[in-house]
Amino acid sequence: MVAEMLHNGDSSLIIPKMQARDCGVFYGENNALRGINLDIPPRQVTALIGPSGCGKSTFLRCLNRMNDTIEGCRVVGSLTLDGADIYDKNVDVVQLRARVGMVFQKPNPFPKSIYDNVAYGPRIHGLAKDKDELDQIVINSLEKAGLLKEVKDRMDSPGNGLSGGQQQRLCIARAIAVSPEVILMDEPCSALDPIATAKIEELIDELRDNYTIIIVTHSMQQAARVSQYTAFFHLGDLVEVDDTEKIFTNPSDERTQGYITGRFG
Ligand SMILES: Nc1ncnc2c1ncn2[C@@H]1O[C@H](COP(=O)(O)OP(=O)(O)OP(=O)(O)O)[C@@H](O)[C@H]1O
Repeated sequence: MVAEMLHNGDSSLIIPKMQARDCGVFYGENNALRGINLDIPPRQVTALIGPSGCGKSTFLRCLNRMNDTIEGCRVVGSLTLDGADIYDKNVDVVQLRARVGMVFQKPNPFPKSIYDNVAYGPRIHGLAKDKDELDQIVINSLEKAGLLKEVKDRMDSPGNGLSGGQQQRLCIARAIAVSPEVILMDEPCSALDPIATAKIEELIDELRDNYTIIIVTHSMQQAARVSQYTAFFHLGDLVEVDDTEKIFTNPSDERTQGYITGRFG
């Protein structure tokens, strides 16, 4: 299947990295998301915003089939990566999650050394032919995650001995180590202080040169700072999606206006 084109801000056409078409999610009888149509532009940051319980995390988890792990959860409609259906029965979910990596709300390093945390994915996927190559992947990933300087002399120390912000950057390095194309971030800064948050935001801005990023955030300031594209969800519907600047200055829907001006949420 060939992906449909997406209009860029300057009216040129770009091919979306991921697309949702009439996507819905049920938890048992509860229809948590309905009729979602969303194009995710490549190598940009897309923010998912909206009041608590509107379905942001549910939608994010559809994008690498993390919902498969939730009993009673059913996804309907179509979701594609580079035009190919990610819910096709022939899709290898482990490979899909290598292409579409995830960073969670609470930093969750494995109870292993800093080195082994980052080397874990490349080992499982057989990405390095020898120790030198693995070392190189670990070093490059830590460098890209902006953590190398801080940890290069203690690669054998436990990952969970780092500060919260460092742990989150370690988790980003771990995600990067398997060369993903898309990185999903579910409120990656909610457990961090303002300084650690600023570092992660800077990092997100750098990462978009090479990766397509989709971030769920409760902070509208954060969405405005880090994203180029913003989708506003409300009560299981995707109300509006547009350039971030437009969403925050001149949204089309009054529900979006109400949310960004703090009238509800
Ligand atoms: N594992 C689950 N089992 C059953 N229902 C769930 C589950 N996860 C989410 N839901 C329901 O789906 C709806 C959307 O939840 P979701 O967590 O996706 O919203 P959200 O916008 O990310 O919320 P928040 O901002 O509070 O994290 C809610 O009604 C929630 O109760």
